[in-house]
Amino acid sequence: MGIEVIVEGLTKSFGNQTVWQNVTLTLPPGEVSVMLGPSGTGKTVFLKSLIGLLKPEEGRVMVDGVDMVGGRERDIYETRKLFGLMFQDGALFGSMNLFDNIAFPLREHTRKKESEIRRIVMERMEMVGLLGAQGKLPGEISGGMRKRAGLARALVLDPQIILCDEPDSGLDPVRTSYISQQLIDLNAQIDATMLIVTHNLDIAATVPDNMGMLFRRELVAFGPREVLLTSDEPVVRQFLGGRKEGPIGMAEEKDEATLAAEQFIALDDTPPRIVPQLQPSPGLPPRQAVQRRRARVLAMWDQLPVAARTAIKAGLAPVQEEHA
Ligand SMILES: Nc1ncnc2c1ncn2[C@@H]1O[C@H](COP(=O)(O)OP(=O)(O)OP(=O)(O)O)[C@@H](O)[C@H]1O
Repeated sequence: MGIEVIVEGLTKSFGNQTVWQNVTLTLPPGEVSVMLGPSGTGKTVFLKSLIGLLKPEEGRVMVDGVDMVGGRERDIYETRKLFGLMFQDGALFGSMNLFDNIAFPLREHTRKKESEIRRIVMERMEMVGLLGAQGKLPGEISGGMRKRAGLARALVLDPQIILCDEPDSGLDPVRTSYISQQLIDLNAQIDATMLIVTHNLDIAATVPDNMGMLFRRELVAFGPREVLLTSDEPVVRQFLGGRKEGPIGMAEEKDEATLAAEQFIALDDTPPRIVPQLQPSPGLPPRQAVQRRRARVLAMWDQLPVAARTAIKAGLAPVQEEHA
């Protein structure tokens, strides 16, 4: 099972620019979480802070008993091996074929024999549907295949936590659906804790167990997907509705005058439609996180907003029986 990641009071600045402050959340073990937010709100900075590549000025990130912010560098280095990272562009080496790219972390961080490396690489390539493409150079394959190669590479060291930075960037809607399914299938197969950073609304609607959103240097919310999907927080509604009207503007924040002018525009009040979460592909085991999440959500039932409870009841029949 994946490891939980506990973030407490995290604040990160560059010079006098605060990226976000006092971010507190827990990524539940083995569950899939998504972090949303307009461009430039610091989602990538957040991912890098979780693995200790950037150092927030305040707060802690606890992973397996190690503080990735203030812990000893040696402990941070060792703990980083629990993570698998999938970067936006796949971050592949252009001169290496896919096999060597995917084998790279194994050759770099382990003393495994070539035969063992081959076995692991081929297994991970099969997992992401890339068997047969091992001899190709990154420049010879599509963007979607590059993403999947990046995902396969993130998997070779058997990570317990997987961080994906915009898995959809540069992909068309069909390929984005494939990668969404791939992420759910992966979670069913290895039960790792996953955090996906994206602004893609389809991924947000169909993939995660939990959702969070960064805006104006704050974590607006983080919790079970139904809480954000039914939220009446204007910034969340605007973002999830993909609307122009609301607090988010071209430069992330709108000026007071524009916001005041918009007071007179009638906002669409229809509550967002909650689509079912993706299920693992046929033949794969059920996601183990589902039962754990159910117990966790039941434990917080009394603190959940009514709209979120209604949405959860509609999606989880057993909860409905217990709370009818
Ligand atoms: N190493 C750095 N030095 C200085 N400023 C940085 C550094 N890295 C990021 N920033 C700034 O931090 C802010 C957040 O950047 P980040 O890339 O995390 O945003 P993001 O939410 O991931 O955006 P996008 O969705 O467009 O990828 C930006 O203003 C960026 O310029």
